Amino acid sequence: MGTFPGDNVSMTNDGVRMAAIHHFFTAASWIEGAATVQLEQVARLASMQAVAAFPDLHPGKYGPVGMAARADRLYPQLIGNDIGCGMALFELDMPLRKLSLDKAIEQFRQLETIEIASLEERLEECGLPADCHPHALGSLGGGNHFCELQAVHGLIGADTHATIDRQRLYLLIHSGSRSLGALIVHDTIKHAGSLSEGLDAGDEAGSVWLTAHDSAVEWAKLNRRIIAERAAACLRADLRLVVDVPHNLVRSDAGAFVHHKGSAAVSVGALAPIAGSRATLSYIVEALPGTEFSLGGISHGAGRKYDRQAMHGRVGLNRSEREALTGNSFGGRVICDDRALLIEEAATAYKNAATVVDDLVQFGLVRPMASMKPLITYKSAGGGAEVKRKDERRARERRRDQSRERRLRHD
Ligand SMILES: Nc1nc2c(ncn2[C@@H]2O[C@H](COP(=O)(O)O)[C@@H](O)[C@H]2O)c(=O)[nH]1
Ligand SMILES: [Mn+2]
Repeated sequence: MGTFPGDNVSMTNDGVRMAAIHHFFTAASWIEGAATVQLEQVARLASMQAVAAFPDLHPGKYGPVGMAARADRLYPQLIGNDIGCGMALFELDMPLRKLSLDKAIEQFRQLETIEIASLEERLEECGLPADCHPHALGSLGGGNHFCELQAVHGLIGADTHATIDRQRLYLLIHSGSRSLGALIVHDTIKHAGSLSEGLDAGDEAGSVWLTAHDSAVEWAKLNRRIIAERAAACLRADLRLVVDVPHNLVRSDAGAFVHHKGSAAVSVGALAPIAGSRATLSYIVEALPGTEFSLGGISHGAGRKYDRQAMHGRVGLNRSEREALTGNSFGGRVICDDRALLIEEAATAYKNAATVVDDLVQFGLVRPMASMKPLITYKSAGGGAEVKRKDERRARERRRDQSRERRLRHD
């Protein structure tokens, strides 16, 4: 995975070692200047070997989103809090012709109240401890996480019908490791102090983060599965996993680490969803051999055009505009009780996934297989009071345990 031909490291005029940045987008993709600046900062990090930037590139909190970066050292801040965030696509055994949109919307509203049986067993089946954050499993989280009921808009590849059935309904789930990922980052910063030089995977802080990271990636995958099971239960349907692709994680690569920050981690021949928005189609693509030169990364979405703050004052200014935000361009609907979230996550906040896919095709990274349209998008304000209360209780317990340990050491 992920080798570039040629020289990948150079010296800048000011004598700083800088990894080569490989762009996998054309002038058709609009890229914000701040994202390019952040990309250069990543390329200058110690031991950075190569950076790949994709057409959905946009500025993020600790670095750009829509890139992959290969280094000898680990940079937890590049992955961020939502370790293991990804997109999972499921096929329902329910035909599109049987869908009553109004009835399904009412059923979908119950999503996060559906009981989940044997959480401890589910965790153990995934190789995780039974007490690994069970209380947050099956929760979507806020921001741009969503659970979307989709229909096939078009089959693009001549052989797609073998994988995607245009008569069926699909679920696209975008979620991650919830407060588990945030706790891992919190603990890492507490123990390691500064992350600016990265962590050595052979040192304690590096290996502890990596082990916790691997668990969070597994946990996030199980979380997406359980969200999908809850949605399928709402619709009284069964489901089949088509593909689950994480986009916030580190992958080992011949002694180095590829950091995927908002770039789908694929292997040649694998399928991957590329999410659009509620105004543009989402796509299912197949990763091509070109991904061997993109650090095994491709885009996972359209990418933001406007940040959350900038959306206030841009949309939802009057009642009819606010009502429009609960619908989509395809006659579908949005379930979201948080007015601010509807504004921040309006479709116009995003670029067009079709342009993203076109660019990836031009660079030989993907082959489009199908386009998908949104029917119902379920969004939540983030966590739910129950998960928050349990997190706070756990944090209090951890603090109490830590101070008890400190007292024992002093005695
Ligand atoms: N199909 C939909 N896609 C959506 C929606 N809202 C956002 N998005 C896409 O998801 C990615 C997620 O990006 P991330 O950086 O937070 O992982 C984003 O780029 C959009 O393209 C939606 O309601 N439906
Ligand atoms: Mn994500």
